[in-house]
Order: sequence, then C-alpha cells, then structure tokens
Amino acid sequence: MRSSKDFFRPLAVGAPQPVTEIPARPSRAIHFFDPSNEKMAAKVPQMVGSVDVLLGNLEDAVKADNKEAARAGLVRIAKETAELGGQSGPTQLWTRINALDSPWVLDDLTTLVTEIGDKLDVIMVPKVQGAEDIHYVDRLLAQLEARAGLERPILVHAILETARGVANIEEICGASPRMQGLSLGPADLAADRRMKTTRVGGGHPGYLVRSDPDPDQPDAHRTTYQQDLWHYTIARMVDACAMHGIYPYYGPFGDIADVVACEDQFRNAFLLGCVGTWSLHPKQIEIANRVFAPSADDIRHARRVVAAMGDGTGAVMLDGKMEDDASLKQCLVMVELAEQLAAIDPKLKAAYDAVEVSA
Ligand SMILES: CC(C)(COP(=O)(O)OP(=O)(O)OC[C@H]1O[C@@H](n2cnc3c(N)ncnc32)[C@H](O)[C@@H]1OP(=O)(O)O)[C@@H](O)C(=O)NCCC(=O)NCCSC(=O)C[C@H](O)C(=O)O
Ligand SMILES: [Mg+2]
Repeated sequence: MRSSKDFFRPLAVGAPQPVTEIPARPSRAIHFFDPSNEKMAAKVPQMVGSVDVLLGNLEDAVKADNKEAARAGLVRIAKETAELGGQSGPTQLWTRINALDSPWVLDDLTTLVTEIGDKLDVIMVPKVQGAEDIHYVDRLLAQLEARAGLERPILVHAILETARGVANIEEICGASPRMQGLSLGPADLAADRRMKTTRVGGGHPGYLVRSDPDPDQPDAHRTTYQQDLWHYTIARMVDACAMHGIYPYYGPFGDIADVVACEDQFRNAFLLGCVGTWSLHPKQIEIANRVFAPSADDIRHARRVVAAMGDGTGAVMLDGKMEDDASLKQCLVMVELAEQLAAIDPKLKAAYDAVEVSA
C-alpha cells in the first residue's frame, strides 16, 4: 500500500500526473459493442452523441478467434470517429480488456494505450480479485502512457465478478487514483459463488418470500414476492464507491426482449445510488438514458425543497412532510445530476427548464 504522501505521484517517469478527483461525467449507459463484428461496428459512428459511453468490448462475448480483429477494429474506430472519446467529445470511449491471466491482455494494453491512448477515457478490467490487480494495471498504464507521451491519465474501472472481489471491494476502490468506478458482473459472479442461476443479471422467480399461511384457511393461496438477488452486492458497491469518491454501475441485463424487467432492474440500481448501467443492445440505451436521469417531477419536488429551505438549516413542513438539512442534501444530489445531464442532453434540458416550482 502506498503512503498518502506518494499516492498521487506518477508511477513512471514521464507519465501524466494522476487526477485527485474523478470527474462526474454523465455515463447513464455504457454501450457494449464487439469491434470485430462488422454490423455492430458500422453502427458506432452514428451512435456518437446519443449515448454517454461507447465501450469496445474485447473480453467475453468476443470469440477467441476474433480477439485480434476486435482489438484492431477498436483502434480503427477510435481513429476514424472524430467526436468519440477524449475529454471534450459528447460520447466517452471505454474498452473492456481481456482478463489479466489471459493470453491477450498484454497486447490489449500495449496496443490500445500507444495507438489510441489520447482517445480512451476508461479501461474496464474484468474479474478483479483484489488491489494487486489494480496495482499491476496502474503501473503498466503509467509506463505505457509515458511511452505514448499522453497528457492525461487513463482511468480504470473494475468489474466485480468474483466472491474474492466482493470481499476485497473497499481495497479495490482505493487501490489507485485512477479508479473511476465499479460495475456488477452478475453472470461471472453467480458462477464464482456457485449460485444456482443460469441467467445474465436480473431476477429469478425462485428467489422469493411467501406470506404466512392463514390458520383458518391453510390451503388458501399465499402471495409470494420475488426478491432482488443483487441487492446485497449493489449496496456494498454503492457504499465502497461513495467512500472513495468513485462511481457504481449496474451491469448487464441479458434478457434483451424483457424491456420491462430491464427497466425495473436499472431503476432499483438508480434509486440505490448507481450512476449508470451497461447496455448490450441498442434498445437498452433509451431505457438507461430515461431511468438514470431524474424525472421532471423529481426535479420539481427537489427545487421546491431547495426554495423552502432558505439558508439550508432548520426544518420546514411541505405538503404535510418534514424537510430538513438531510432531505435538502438528497434534493441537491438530484438537482446537481439534472444540471450535469442538461448540459449534454437538449431534451432533458428542455424538460427541466419547463418545470415550474410553486410555493
Ligand atoms: C445480444 C446480441 C447478440 C443480439 O444481437 P442480434 O441478434 O444481432 O440482435 P438484433 O437482431 O436485435 O440486432 C438489431 C441490429 O442491431 C445491431 N446490434 C445488436 N447489438 C448491437 C450492439 N450492442 N451495438 C450496436 N449494434 C448492435 C445488430 O447488428 C443488428 O444490425 P442490423 O442487422 O444492421 O439491423 C447483441 O446485441 C450483442 O452481442 N450484444 C453485446 C453483447 C455483449 O457485449 N456481451 C458482453 C457483456 S455481458 C457480460 O460480459 C457478462 C458480464 O461480464 C458478467 O459476468 O455478468
Ligand atoms: Mg463477466
């Protein structure tokens, strides 16, 4: 563990200065595409501006025979798509590299950083087990950034998809000033934990609680309530990320056809504190953009509380409910998020501008 004195020193001579704060850039949907899939890759340039993050996936879901084509495809797309990635573009460019024990990862990192490091915003590292994995990537990135002459550090995002990763969650989040956030990897995590599910994220009808039997009608129907398999892990992610000033994300929802349950899963994550999610198919982008933004009603209420609270201290009654410093702080989270999103999304800006606040 580095001491607090050298935590923000570059890890290689000539590497850019690490950031002391992770920028709060909107990232409602991290949209996955396979850069070796020509049909998908062809759609990427026209998606710029309509999705917050485009992620060139090199890991799982890319066939072993296509790994090199995917890497080369990502380099080509990044170079050819002017508005994609970098600090000022409307859409960030992320990648998910292959696992750290795979035969591809060293070439993933050396090629991507030296060829398109100036455009890459975040590198997602799969199957992170502990701080040691982040330390390895951190030092290697510093060396490669120095070689490429980059002026800003590439950030790192860890996927939580092993039991050990969950157990080490706090040390992972605090392992490097590059740490941007965490995503849930429910499919690998379920396998690693030996859960008995066979899905990519989402719920399971067998994971439920049942109401007590009626003693007078023991055979009567008993209502069941499906529970959220991912609540515990997401709640841990939210706390660990908040503690370290980085951002938590839900992960994949594999039932592409079930847009209703997808929206529910995304909304649960939003309400618990996640800032975004993955999108695996174009139809999930619209769901994520809608869910991970406060509604006009949320903003109306938040602005009313802000106005009613004056200098922000004390307590007031609004519509029969007590509001105080703590509810004001929650409202300010919403108002701040709305401002960030309005700055990049004209439709949301119009919706928030149209909100009228009554006393
Ligand atoms: C899920 C898919 C395999 C579905 O693909 P397809 O059957 O082709 O869908 P459609 O026919 O509905 O597609 C319509 C058109 O849209 C294009 N398309 C599809 N997906 C994308 C995309 N992600 N980006 C851009 N364009 C896309 C199709 O090419 C069609 O085009 P056209 O024919 O010209 O109209 C597919 O969506 C897919 O592969 N998605 C990405 C999957 C992925 O990245 N998986 C990895 C992340 S999840 C994971 O890794 C698990 C996690 O790590 C964990 O452990 O939990
Ligand atoms: Mg996975």
